Amino acid sequence: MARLIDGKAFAARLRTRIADETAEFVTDTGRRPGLAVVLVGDYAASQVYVRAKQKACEEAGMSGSVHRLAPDTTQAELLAVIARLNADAATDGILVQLPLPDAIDADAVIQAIDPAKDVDGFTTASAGRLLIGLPGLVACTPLGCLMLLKEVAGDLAGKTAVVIGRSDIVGKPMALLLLRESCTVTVAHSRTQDLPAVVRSADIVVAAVGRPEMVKGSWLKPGAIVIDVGINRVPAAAGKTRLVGDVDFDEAEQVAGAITPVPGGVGPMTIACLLHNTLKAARSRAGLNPTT
Ligand SMILES: Nc1nc2c(c(=O)[nH]1)N[C@@H](CN(C=O)c1ccc(C(=O)N[C@@H](CCC(=O)O)C(=O)O)cc1)CN2
Ligand SMILES: [Mg+2]
Repeated sequence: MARLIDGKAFAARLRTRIADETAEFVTDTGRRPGLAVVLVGDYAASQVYVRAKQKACEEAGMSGSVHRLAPDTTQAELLAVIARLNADAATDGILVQLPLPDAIDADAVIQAIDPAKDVDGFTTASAGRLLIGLPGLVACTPLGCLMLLKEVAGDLAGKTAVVIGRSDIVGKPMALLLLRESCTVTVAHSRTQDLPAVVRSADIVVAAVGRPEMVKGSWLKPGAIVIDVGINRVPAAAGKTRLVGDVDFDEAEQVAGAITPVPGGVGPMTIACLLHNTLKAARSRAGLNPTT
């Protein structure tokens, strides 16, 4: 049976460490790191995630503000909010909760964020720095996946890794992070031929496709480390729903060497890494060494 990678427990330890480092930052600078979260509309899941981010900030000793905007907010109004936050000295990190309403050009909004405050790591400046190996703010979900992988496997150099999914916010940055660790990386996607055979070649599998329980146990190399980024709500008994990942957990745990559960795996790491990035941005803006 696979070892369970407890992302919730790892995230809790990381958040405790960040709280200690935040206290040092406050002593050094006389101010708290500040995160501004911009939320447009009333998408139920986003409300939950944004509340969790604000609570996490407060628990870490940071200041977390939420800017709630109506569903019919215009692009110009949203850009004006971003411009104000870019200019605000007390704001170290800015994030726009996704998804945005269809009428808004999400890319234009994200690119308006000052890269020094881009704690989601989604701007072209942040993505470009990752691409060419410069230090910078890295997208929270792939960063959290990498931290879990290093915790379980230590040095990743020379391992074969398959990332399933090529999104700008998870798949692509994940592949670049694994490449930076000297893994041999394959990015698989909807047009990949014989996906099971590709996955079976991998020591490390990161599934980020958004398709419930798509990756089967028979696709895995025995002993592989499996990181499941999927968060899919599916129908369950008695008219209820339950959360499942992109990996068929019951099958995979019989074959894998280690595996993240859903919930309690990658999800909690996303918020812990947001705090990590906010402190990093604050330290950098205060002229301190960004890493402690
Ligand atoms: N601007 C951003 N928007 C979105 C991001 C992001 O990183 N930046 N990621 C997701 C949502 N998200 C954070 O924003 C997020 C999703 C899930 C979790 C999490 O802890 N999930 C739990 C299960 C929660 C549940 O019961 O529903 C888990 O996996 O254990 C945290 C953050 C999209 N938007
Ligand atoms: Mg794109």
